Amino acid sequence: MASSDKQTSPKPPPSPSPLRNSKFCQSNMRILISGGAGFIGSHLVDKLMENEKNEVIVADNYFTGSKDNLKKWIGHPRFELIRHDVTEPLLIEVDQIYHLACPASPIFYKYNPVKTIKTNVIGTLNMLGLAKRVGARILLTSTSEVYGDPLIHPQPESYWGNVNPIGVRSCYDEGKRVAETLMFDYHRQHGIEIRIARIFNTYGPRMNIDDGRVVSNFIAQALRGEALTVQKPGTQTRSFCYVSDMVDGLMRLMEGDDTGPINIGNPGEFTMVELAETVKELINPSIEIKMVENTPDDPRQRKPDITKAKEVLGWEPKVKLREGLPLMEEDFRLRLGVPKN
Ligand SMILES: NC(=O)c1ccc[n+]([C@@H]2O[C@H](COP(=O)([O-])OP(=O)(O)OC[C@H]3O[C@@H](n4cnc5c(N)ncnc54)[C@H](O)[C@@H]3O)[C@@H](O)[C@H]2O)c1
Ligand SMILES: O=c1ccn([C@@H]2O[C@H](COP(=O)(O)OP(=O)(O)O[C@H]3OC[C@@H](O)[C@H](O)[C@H]3O)[C@@H](O)[C@H]2O)c(=O)[nH]1
Repeated sequence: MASSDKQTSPKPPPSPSPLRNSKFCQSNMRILISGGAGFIGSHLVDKLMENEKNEVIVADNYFTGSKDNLKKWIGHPRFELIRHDVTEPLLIEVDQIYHLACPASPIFYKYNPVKTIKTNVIGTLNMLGLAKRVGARILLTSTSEVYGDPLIHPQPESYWGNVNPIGVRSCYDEGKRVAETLMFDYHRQHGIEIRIARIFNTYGPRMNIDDGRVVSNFIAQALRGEALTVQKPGTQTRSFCYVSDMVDGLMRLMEGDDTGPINIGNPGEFTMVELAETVKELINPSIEIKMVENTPDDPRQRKPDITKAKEVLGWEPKVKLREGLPLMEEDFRLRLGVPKN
């Protein structure tokens, strides 16, 4: 049962902590973003800070994120940055929590799998505990990886997935599945207001240059004059969402009435060979494409069914892959010091 329609809350939400009202100046909403120093989180900070009624607090341990992503906000009176690991409790007073903290690139989440699963399980428990204490609404950034190597295509939210529970990716995909379970248990048992986004592959400026994910790898390789590394067989597909569309979807979900889970992603589907050819054509036509070994349990196909996001959030992505790649190229050129000829 995936839809909120059937998930009625047996308890009213807890009453807000009185300390929540001690806001800065005219602000009326204090928002925590765990993992806000990362790629998606820092774009979300930019968007939320545009509203003068928001105070934003970021809690991040900088494992894959960086203060650099937030440098324009450091020192701003409506902004606070805390070095904090979500596997430890956090005692602050907030109205909303966007819970993003978790490494997202397979290379990084597999680097210390025990820490990844602790981040997903203990980290989400701590964020839910905070939401419960102060009566905050909480949004979890879950993932298309909860569908595993999907046997249904495209993937609707009602699909329960095909996940290897003992594989090398399970610290992340099973971790996120438990995080979703915890969200719904806190909702049913304690009346917490929850929102769950199932994010599909997202790309854009500010991704770590050596992040290891496919779009950042290909753009960095094309700019450095290195061959594009397509992992075999190259026919596996992904659907890539530009980061501004993603942030818009997350904020609509937070502000709306539906608990989710809701898929947020761009249904444009590409094989990895097609992606490499597009990057080659747009950025460096003289570059080679080479086939390299893949990693275990790599999903063979992935494409979101976004019917629910359209109906419930009035959301659909606007930026096509061919429009988003040049925007990311510009950012990577600046950071790598490779000017356009
Ligand atoms: N980008 C995508 O394609 C994608 C797809 C599906 C889901 N998501 C989810 O969206 C969220 C953000 O992804 P992203 O692409 O911005 O990744 P990212 O790695 O750039 O950002 C994650 C942030 O979380 C922080 N973090 C990690 N572990 C932490 C911990 N224990 N305590 C505190 N902070 C911690 C990192 O330092 C980083 O700033 C993640 O939850 C990820 O699972 C992303
Ligand atoms: O250099 C590369 C890197 C990756 N790939 C391929 O590109 C595809 C996508 O790989 P990525 O590492 O970018 O990301 P994945 O789709 O495997 O996982 C992502 O899924 C959704 C999110 O939760 C996470 O951001 C991430 O786990 C895979 O098929 C992979 O084999 C390449 O062909 N070449």
